[in-house]
Amino acid sequence: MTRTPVNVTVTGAAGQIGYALLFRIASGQLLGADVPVKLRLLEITPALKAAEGTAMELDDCAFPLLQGIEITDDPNVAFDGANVALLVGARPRTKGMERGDLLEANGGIFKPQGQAINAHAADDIRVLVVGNPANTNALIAQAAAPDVPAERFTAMTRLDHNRALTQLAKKTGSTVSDIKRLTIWGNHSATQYPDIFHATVAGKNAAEVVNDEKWLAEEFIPTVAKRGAAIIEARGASSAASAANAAIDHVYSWVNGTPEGDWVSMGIPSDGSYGVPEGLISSFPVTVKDGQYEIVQGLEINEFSRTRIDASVKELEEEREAVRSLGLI
Ligand SMILES: NC(=O)c1ccc[n+]([C@@H]2O[C@H](COP(=O)([O-])OP(=O)(O)OC[C@H]3O[C@@H](n4cnc5c(N)ncnc54)[C@H](O)[C@@H]3O)[C@@H](O)[C@H]2O)c1
Ligand SMILES: O=C(O)C[C@H](O)C(=O)O
Repeated sequence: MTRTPVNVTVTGAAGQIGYALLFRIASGQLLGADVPVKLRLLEITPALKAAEGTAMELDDCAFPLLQGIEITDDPNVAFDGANVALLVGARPRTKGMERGDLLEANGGIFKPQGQAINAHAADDIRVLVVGNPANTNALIAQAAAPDVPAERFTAMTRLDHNRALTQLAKKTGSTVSDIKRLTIWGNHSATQYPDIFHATVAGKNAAEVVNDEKWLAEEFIPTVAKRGAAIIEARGASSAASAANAAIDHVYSWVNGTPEGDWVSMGIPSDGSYGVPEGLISSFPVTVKDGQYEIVQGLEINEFSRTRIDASVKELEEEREAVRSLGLI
């Protein structure tokens, strides 16, 4: 193996998502089966010992692609030379909370991490924010990293995308691989809008196959949008393995591209497309080629979709105002 290893930084490495994520990164599922990686694990000081335990287990897997593990509580060390940064470390919500309730608690984590990325990361750094509220935390990190191109800061809505795929497959008696071009718009929150109007099921328009607007409005959308809360209710803890899986999917697509004829959902800085104010980190349908993502253009947005996209974007604007008034951006 002669390739230079890719430096992957994971924050919150000792947490539940971290535990589900690190082994998959080290086995080659994040970047590719032939890409060696070096892991940097960032944790708060009291959790360093637990992170060391995870690192011992990673060693014990003897992953051929894993070329080193460094554990630290210093963001300046963690992001030094980082090519990929997965910002997972943050407090999860518990029963009865909305993700936005975490803004103040978690917002403070992402400003110093953005500053450390700005000062130390590699020129090709790509950042995925998983910690909630993911879109606005990504905005905070991005604002603190003015020397990094803004489009390198993204937020995870791939879990919502995957959730929507399965719900639609169940409803239509198809498999997830039959479904293409599904979109999550807006915020990774209860206002998000999973859109099937441009999706296809085995080549046929999904909305026509479903032909049931009541199901769409009263079952599909709320099930996908409130799935995080349903997992918390059932498991007593927020989603972990499925969140880690979505983080793997997000970065893999970003680095390796999307298949011809399909797209994925990513929370990315808006360029004003589809009436989403420029700069907000909002979920869009994107295709990826040669490591660059592009928003899918020219989709017709009907009234049903417009109202829902606007509601989610309004919430993102309110979150941006809230972090502005907290001095975080
Ligand atoms: N975007 C999504 O789809 C999605 C899905 C699931 C969970 N989440 C979010 O991901 C976050 C992590 O969830 P989890 O279940 O792994 O939580 P967890 O509590 O199990 O782990 C979080 C870890 O982050 C660490 N941490 C806290 N502050 C830190 C800092 N400043 N630097 C580095 N590490 C720090 C903690 O010590 C802990 O080990 C939560 O905010 C959760 O809501 C997002
Ligand atoms: O819902 C949560 O708080 C966790 C996560 O964002 C999820 O969607 O499962």
